[in-house]
Amino acid sequence: MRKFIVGSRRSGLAMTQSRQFIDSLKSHYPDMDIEIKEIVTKGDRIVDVQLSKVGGKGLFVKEIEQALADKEIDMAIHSLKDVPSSMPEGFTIACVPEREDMRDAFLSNNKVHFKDLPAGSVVGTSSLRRGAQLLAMRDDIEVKWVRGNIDTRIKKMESGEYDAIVLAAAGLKRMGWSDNIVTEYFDPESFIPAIAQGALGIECRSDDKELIEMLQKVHSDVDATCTSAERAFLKRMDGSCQVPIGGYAAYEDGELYLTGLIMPEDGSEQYIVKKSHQDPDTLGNLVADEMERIGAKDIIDRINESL
Ligand SMILES: NCc1[nH]cc(CCC(=O)O)c1CC(=O)O
Repeated sequence: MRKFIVGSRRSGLAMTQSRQFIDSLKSHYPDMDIEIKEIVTKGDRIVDVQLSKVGGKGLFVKEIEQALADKEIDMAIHSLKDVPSSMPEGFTIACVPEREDMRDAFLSNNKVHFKDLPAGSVVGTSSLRRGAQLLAMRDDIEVKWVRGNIDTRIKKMESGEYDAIVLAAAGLKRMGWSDNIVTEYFDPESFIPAIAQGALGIECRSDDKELIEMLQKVHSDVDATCTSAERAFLKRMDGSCQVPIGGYAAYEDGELYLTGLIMPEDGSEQYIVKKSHQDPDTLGNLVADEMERIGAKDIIDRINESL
């Protein structure tokens, strides 16, 4: 049998995700010959500036696609929220495994809840979406940018540089850190997560039929459908990490719903649209249509023009 190489970023989270995914794949294919190769991406090298400023879609994925094309690796395990909404020719997200917790987690020194933070408290985040939603709830706090891997961010909070930080629950849970360090989880219906937060996307070459077939064993239809609705919305809004945009799809009583979010960076306005449709692509477009109708798309166009 052929040997498979998994490309992974070097961060603790990326390596953990890759190992956990390989374990789940091996539970179906015990004899599978598979190993990890580390790839250093541009997003990993730039650690000293606000990421949304250097930005560009897919800061983390370009080098990985080069390695796939060169057949240095056969698949890459991505956090699906870091994967641009359109795939370049020749590559495909062949599988979306079962999604981890999609919520945002609030961590604070002394476990003070968000609503109880004293005025002037400093909350760290690297996401415009999180920053805008925090400011919409509390205009008396300060949002400050924080970068680095999740353990670095937690240390910066503990050292007192920040009173609190917001991180994806999924990353914490995958690292096995959640229970003791999280103060509270934000409800995804009111604090809208990033598009595809908590989901992985397994990328491979579109012509690698053997691997694509094997990956079906660890694919979740439900989570693939939900994240495609979210990504269809993102694609239409042509949002990147430079724009405060969120989206969260889930089944309620057997019906597929998508809640979309668009905000200006300062949190002064909040556009939330929730719709239902059985087809994820149509659903993403319905939410996008409504966002255009109510003028929310103008916020994105304005931000994109200023970049
Ligand atoms: N943007 C960085 C990133 N990409 C994926 C995760 C966490 C795992 C996930 O959301 O799937 C994180 C860290 C964070 O946002 O706290």
